[in-house]
Amino acid sequence: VSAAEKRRWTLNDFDIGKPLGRGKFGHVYLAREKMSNHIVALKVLFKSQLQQSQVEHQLRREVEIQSHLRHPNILRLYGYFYDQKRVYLILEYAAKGELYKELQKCKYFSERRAATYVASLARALIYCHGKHVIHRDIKPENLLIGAQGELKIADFGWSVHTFNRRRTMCGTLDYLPPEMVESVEHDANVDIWSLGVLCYEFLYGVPPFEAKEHSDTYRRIVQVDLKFPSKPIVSSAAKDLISQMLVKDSSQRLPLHKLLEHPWIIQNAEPS
Ligand SMILES: Nc1ncnc2c1ncn2[C@@H]1O[C@H](COP(=O)(O)OP(=O)(O)OP(=O)(O)O)[C@@H](O)[C@H]1O
Ligand SMILES: O=C(O)c1cc(-c2cccc(F)c2)nc2ccccc12
Ligand SMILES: [Mg+2]
Repeated sequence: VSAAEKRRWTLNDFDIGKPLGRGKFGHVYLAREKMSNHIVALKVLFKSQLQQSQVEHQLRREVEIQSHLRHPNILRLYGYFYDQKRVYLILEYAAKGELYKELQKCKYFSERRAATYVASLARALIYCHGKHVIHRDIKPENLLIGAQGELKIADFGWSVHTFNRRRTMCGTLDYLPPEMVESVEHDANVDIWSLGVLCYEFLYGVPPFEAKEHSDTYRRIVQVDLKFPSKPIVSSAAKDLISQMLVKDSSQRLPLHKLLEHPWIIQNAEPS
């Protein structure tokens, strides 16, 4: 573990800048570490709210996982510290903000942009699965954009905490694969399903199983009620890839390394 990870950080080590956003348990601020002048994102979480939501041990576990992951498309966690009332996470700063805002602005992405994002996410997930980490929360609001436009998986929801908070209490079901909707045991192939949902949303601007009511979304997911709109026009290669990822039987989904060899990815993704 590097020297930076071992040292005991305190709030005095940082100059705090503008707020970057509000999360469930507190704010995220731009900050500069005084000794190195290194720019970071400081995520401030209130202990009282963490306790109320019974997520503190899960946060510890997620911090443990996140701090050991090193990949260009996974947001770095450099360290953490806490005081009387708050827990502080020292995160890599993603200068171009949230992917979902970008998607809302553009409505949908070009095939080249979508394929480039999908390929980088597939490489990040191959890396995670190699370390027996399943993400389970791949969706636009958990993706940030780095200074060079590269995608960063930015969520600590690597474990149960997001499942409890995100799926049963609030938030979208759109990304849940059938085995999670039917809450049977699940494996790394859940991330292949979610990446397929994401690829669809990149190209069409809406997730494939969207419906007014949760019950309708549930039904569309478990029936894999996959339809491709006539507009915007999307290549058959892209539809072929999505159709090989959104497969009910998780063992039949296109493996991530095969995804990287798919013609649509080869023809459209920027070389990494
Ligand atoms: N590393 C970062 N770089 C730039 N902006 C960030 C960063 N982390 C968070 N933000 C901004 O702050 C907002 C809230 O952060 P975040 O989503 O992590 O909080 P949260 O929603 O409580 O956490 P979670 O997504 O795990 O539920 C984000 O939507 C984003 O706009
Ligand atoms: O007072 C504490 O010892 C404390 C520590 C941590 C913590 C410790 C390491 C990593 C991490 F992410 C969180 N989280 C908390 C959440 C609620 C209340 C207290 C705490
Ligand atoms: Mg968030």
